[in-house]
Amino acid sequence: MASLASSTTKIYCNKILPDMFDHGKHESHLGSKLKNNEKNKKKLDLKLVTKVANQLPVIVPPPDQEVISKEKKLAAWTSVRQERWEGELVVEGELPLWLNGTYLRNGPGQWHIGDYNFRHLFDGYATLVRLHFENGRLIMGHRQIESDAYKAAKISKKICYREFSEVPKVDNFLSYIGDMAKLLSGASLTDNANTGVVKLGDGRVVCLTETIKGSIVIDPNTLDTIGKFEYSDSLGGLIHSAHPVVTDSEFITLIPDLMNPGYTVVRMEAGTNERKYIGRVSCRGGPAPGWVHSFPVTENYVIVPEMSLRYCAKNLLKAEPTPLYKFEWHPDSKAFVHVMCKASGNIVASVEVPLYVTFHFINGYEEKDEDGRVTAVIADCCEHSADTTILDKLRLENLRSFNGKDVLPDARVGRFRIPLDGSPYGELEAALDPNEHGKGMDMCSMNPAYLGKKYRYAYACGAKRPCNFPNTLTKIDLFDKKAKNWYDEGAVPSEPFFVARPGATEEDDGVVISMISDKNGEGYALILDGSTFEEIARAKFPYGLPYGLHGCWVPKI
Ligand SMILES: CC(=O)/C=C/C=C(C)/C=C/C1=C(C)CCCC1(C)C
Ligand SMILES: CC(/C=C/C=O)=C\C=C\C=O
Ligand SMILES: [Fe+2]
Repeated sequence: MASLASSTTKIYCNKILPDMFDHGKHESHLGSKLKNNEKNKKKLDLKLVTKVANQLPVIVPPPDQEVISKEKKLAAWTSVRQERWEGELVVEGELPLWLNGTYLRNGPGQWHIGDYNFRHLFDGYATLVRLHFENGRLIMGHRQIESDAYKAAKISKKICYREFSEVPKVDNFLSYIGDMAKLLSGASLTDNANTGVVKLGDGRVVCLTETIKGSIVIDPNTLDTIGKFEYSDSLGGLIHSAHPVVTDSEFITLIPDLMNPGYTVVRMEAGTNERKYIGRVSCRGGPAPGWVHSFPVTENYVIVPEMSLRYCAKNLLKAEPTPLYKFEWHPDSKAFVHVMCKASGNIVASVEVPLYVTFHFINGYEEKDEDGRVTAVIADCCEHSADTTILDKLRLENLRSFNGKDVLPDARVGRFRIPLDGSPYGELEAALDPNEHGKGMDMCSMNPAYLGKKYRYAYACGAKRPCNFPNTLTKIDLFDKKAKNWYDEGAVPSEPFFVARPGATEEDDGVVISMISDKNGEGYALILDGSTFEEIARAKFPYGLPYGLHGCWVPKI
């Protein structure tokens, strides 16, 4: 409790905003209001002094609530208002008393430098949000990750590293040549760790993106950036899966090989920084490996997806983005799924499957016959109907310009069945009727106790159409093939994250946490019952936060 009190009694909302947080010219009139920090500060100081008996700060009023409600603009696609904030929230409803710990959520939360606006959702500088639950109370904090890319941009007021779609401007041919060299060595790649955050088995908390250098250790209590997570091995690589599979004992990831198309599968034991080689998969098609943002595992196998949406060396070198950014769609190269034995590194299946487009795998498990022999592996993913346009739908201009038209491509829970009997083909079908969740499907979670095992429930964002982005929270029952949906008109919810009740025996006994960007520029934390999927509590933020991607749970010990 002592450390909680000391970290929360300091209220950061009065911090003077750096120049790059000048929202005034390009996003709204909020920026000029925010510059009146001194005025706000006085207003706030008066209201912030009261402390409750146990030294937690009482609710911090929104810095300038009048402005937010006048603005009425969805905060999801707008840069975070200030670098950091922390305070206790008023909880409506009741938080379960067993829910003690911290939910951390990472995502790209700042999409401009001065007047220059970034292009794509994935370009933004990382914003970490923290929801600390303790004895029925809730403390929220957010803070920017101090990556080299973010710090350099702040100082030089320009993009200095290659982001997902943004590239630093080069002014002459010589610097272009230098830039190419820096690209090949990885020096110009971003370390903007804006995709996710994981708790390693040894307790370290690491923020991640697709570049290996963008692995950054943070303090889950203060959200301080501690430093780079240095991999101590000599496996090299410049990029990896943004989503490793992390358990208390290990961290497994895939390293795509762009030179000799394939993937290296590696495992890092908890408590170490050393990735060890498990095995290698050579690609079956195309000029380059398929994009691998995530992958599933089963109890005994690592499943390596090879999408026909492939990395593209030519596009990597381009300064201007292509419709598919650093990737290219090669339907003729076909799509595959490979299955590698975790223990031996041997490939036990490598099958052609129907074309697919996915960012996120949900889970995988093994199917057995009556003698207990594994006959097939099942892998579920959020599948975008083999339609690559989803990538461009995530361009900020598109996200910010919803006009009532239904433009979100259909998506489903894609279920792969990969036979282990040597057959050359695997199946891919919808695990349930996609109409159950409005044919929208992404940003999934499940009970981590069922990782790699047969499971029944998945939580994700679905759609209530018309929409341009997933706008519901959905609980998928994969046994009954039904979904239960939560929806609030005009609101954009972030990934529903399942936290199991300690000691639970039912798979869905727990809560689901999401952060909602509300239509009026506001935002709140939402806690749903994992079983009934009914709201049990919500807590309003002082102001709406940008959309965030993935999170993790750090239990109180
Ligand atoms: C936020 C998210 O989900 C994905 C972020 C992806 C990033 C930052 C990818 C970056 C890349 C480069 C900077 C060059 C190499 C290719 C690629 C991995 C796409
Ligand atoms: C937010 C998203 C897709 C939504 C589409 O329906 C994908 C995020 C990918 C990175 O984590
Ligand atoms: Fe992701």
